Amino acid sequence: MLKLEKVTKHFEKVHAVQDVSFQVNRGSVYGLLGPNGAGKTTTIRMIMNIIQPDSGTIRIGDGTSGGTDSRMLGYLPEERGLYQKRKIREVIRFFGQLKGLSLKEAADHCQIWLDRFGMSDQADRKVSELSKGNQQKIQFIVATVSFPELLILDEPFTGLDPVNQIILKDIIREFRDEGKTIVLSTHQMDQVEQLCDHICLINKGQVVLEGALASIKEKHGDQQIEIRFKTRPEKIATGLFKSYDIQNKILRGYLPDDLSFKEAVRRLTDMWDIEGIARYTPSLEDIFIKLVEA
Ligand SMILES: Nc1ncnc2c1ncn2[C@@H]1O[C@H](COP(=O)(O)OP(=O)(O)OP(=O)(O)O)[C@@H](O)[C@H]1O
Repeated sequence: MLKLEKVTKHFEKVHAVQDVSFQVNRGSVYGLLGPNGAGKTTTIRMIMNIIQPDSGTIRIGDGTSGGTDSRMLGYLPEERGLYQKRKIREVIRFFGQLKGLSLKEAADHCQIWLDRFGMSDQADRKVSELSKGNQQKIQFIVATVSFPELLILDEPFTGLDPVNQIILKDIIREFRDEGKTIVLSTHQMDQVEQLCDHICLINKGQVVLEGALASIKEKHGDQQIEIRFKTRPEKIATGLFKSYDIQNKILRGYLPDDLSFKEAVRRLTDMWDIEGIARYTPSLEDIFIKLVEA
């Protein structure tokens, strides 16, 4: 559904995006991740054809982003902007028509979305009268008013309470199940773990990790170990771990690359009274921090 090949963008001396390539399959939720200033928004703006790459290609569906039917694309930008003085219903319909919907289609879609978020009774209120979270919901509705095939969401959970975060997650999953494609950019790793099947981690403008989330976690779990001690040891032998963190009686650490899990278990059980040893599956946040700090 979306394919970037060696996409590069400079702003004067800043190498915002360098040789970024990835592919997003139809009917999936793809996480575009990275620390502040990594190049995510620049990448998204190029996908949306708001700015042009210096080099490389971006292909959406069967064409390139420049020639894509605007109904097909939905974008929730990082910086929000709605007409504060206008009524909610008017704003949604207006953006629907901008996307090429007829007035009737825009009105129908507006109603469907307001119902979905339980906001029909607020349709005639001005945007400025809404709370931050409710404005965020309207912004999401504006992005999805045309029921786009490719939906790009930049930090969509900001400002939403836990109940509305669940509603939004359900909507994202529904979109995916209908065969639509979602690119999700967020710093909330728990949301990524719950929603995304593939991810791309960008750091300093370059892709540092890309692929299926499950296999990434498996691969990065290889040298990780979790040990539950019966009694917390006074001292931990150096050389057994590359790094570790111990809290109460539980140690989580990285084994050196040349020490197998089996050999580590043998040495550890010789040394200490141990209740249990397991491979530790890292969270996406662990992997993110490890790669970004490297
Ligand atoms: N219009 C611009 N002019 C100059 N530099 C820019 C411009 N837009 C982005 N940059 C620079 O490009 C780099 C990437 O910025 P970008 O906004 O893409 O990062 P990001 O990953 O979206 O960050 P964040 O998570 O903080 O939103 C940064 O160094 C930023 O300062």
